[in-house]
Amino acid sequence: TGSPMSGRRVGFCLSDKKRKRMNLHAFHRCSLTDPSLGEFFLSQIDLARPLVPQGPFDVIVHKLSDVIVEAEHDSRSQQLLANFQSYVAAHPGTVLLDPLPAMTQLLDRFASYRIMTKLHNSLRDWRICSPPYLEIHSVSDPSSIQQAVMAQGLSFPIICKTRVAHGSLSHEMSLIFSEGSLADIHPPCVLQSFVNHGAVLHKVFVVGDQHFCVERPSLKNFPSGPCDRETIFFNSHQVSKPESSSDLTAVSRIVGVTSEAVAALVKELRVQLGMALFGVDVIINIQTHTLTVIDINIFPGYEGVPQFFSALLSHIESVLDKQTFAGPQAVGPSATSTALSTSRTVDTRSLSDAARDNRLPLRFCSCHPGFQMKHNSCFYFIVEEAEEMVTYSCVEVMQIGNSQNSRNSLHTVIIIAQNIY
Ligand SMILES: Nc1ncnc2c1ncn2[C@@H]1O[C@H](COP(=O)(O)OP(=O)(O)OP(=O)(O)O)[C@@H](O)[C@H]1O
Ligand SMILES: O=P(O)(O)O[C@H]1[C@H](O)[C@@H](O)[C@H](OP(=O)(O)O)[C@@H](OP(=O)(O)O)[C@H]1O
Repeated sequence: TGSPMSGRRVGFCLSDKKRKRMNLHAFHRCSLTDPSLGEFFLSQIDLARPLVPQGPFDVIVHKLSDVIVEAEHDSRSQQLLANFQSYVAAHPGTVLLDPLPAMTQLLDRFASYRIMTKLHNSLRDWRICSPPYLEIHSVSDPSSIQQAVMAQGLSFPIICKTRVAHGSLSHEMSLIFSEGSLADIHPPCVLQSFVNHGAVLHKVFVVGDQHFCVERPSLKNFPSGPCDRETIFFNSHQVSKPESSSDLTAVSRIVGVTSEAVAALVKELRVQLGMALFGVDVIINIQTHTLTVIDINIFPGYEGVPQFFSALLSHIESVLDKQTFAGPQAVGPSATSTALSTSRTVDTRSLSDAARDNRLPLRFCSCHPGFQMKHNSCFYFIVEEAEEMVTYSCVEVMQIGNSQNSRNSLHTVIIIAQNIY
């Protein structure tokens, strides 16, 4: 009998660059050698090929930032994204790490900075905040930008970042030291008060309910207030990668972060974002010692976190355990309960075959793609084989998938079980 803990099918849908950086081979080795974890089958998903034959998947781990950003203007990327979305909608039992809408919002700094600003209220007790900022939607006359900067309470120096938060151009930034230099910006962009923080960046890498903190170089302190210095143009990867060394990154004083505050921040963001794989960039204001959030990243590199692979695998395992117990959550709008006429007619033969072949692990229950599970139902499936017969305990069988499907798929039996305990 197959154990529900075994054989997780994990698909990775990543850009070539991300795949190489992640080193999926090492990941695979980790999945094989960590005895505390169940069995994982890892595969790479090729977005350019039909997805159904590449599946099924219990989980898809993805970073589709390139495709999502390119889909704004490129029809091939639109098609790839649409294919992926329809696969996901048709397979509600497949867990997506992370949900597309949740991660898409972080590709837009206008959206992510609004989220960061909300933290100020929700985490008031921890004195966590993000710097004042201003959205610049389009080219406007310098005096109206200057007025908006004043009205929003921004202080010089000001850091200017592109609106789009992904791709090589998104790391091109500038430091602006006076009102006159606001002419150097290229909308759409955000302007944000620069906060002196002793040139230390605290990267908080989140994997489900675990998080890891890593220190990185960062921009050095600058005198507060406007001055006649020329705008400094820089690439964020020159200043905040582990190996970064630049005139802009001299460490002056290291100020630590309290682990309780970081834990509270991570907990709050997990709820706000509805994501499991993300990074938060934090600096400590050297004057006020306030923990200040400056960036939230989708599925970051986890550089300096050797535990990343095992943390990811145990997160996947815990997500799937919860799902097996509670049943898949949301399904697409096309999935209507009318598709499930209440029926107690059971194709016992196909079910019995499936159970005997171990294609239906005991106590496994899943949902046929495209059907809707009853909200808040518990799903539980107990099969007892007596000779050729199969009996059910405490389950109301709504529909058994047709025999063609039941050949290869665990997702063919639909059982709505309620009040089973
Ligand atoms: N408000 C700020 N005050 C002080 N320094 C800042 C501020 N915002 C950004 N920085 C500095 O600029 C760097 C880049 O900023 P940010 O993290 O927003 O860029 P990014 O390109 O989105 O980064 P990532 O590579 O993590 O995606 C930070 O690591 C930090 O050194
Ligand atoms: O782990 P940190 O230091 O946060 O670095 C990440 C950057 O912050 C991201 O900007 C990278 O993604 P982009 O490809 O969007 O630049 C991201 O690239 P990746 O998706 O290839 O890992 C990382 O380099």
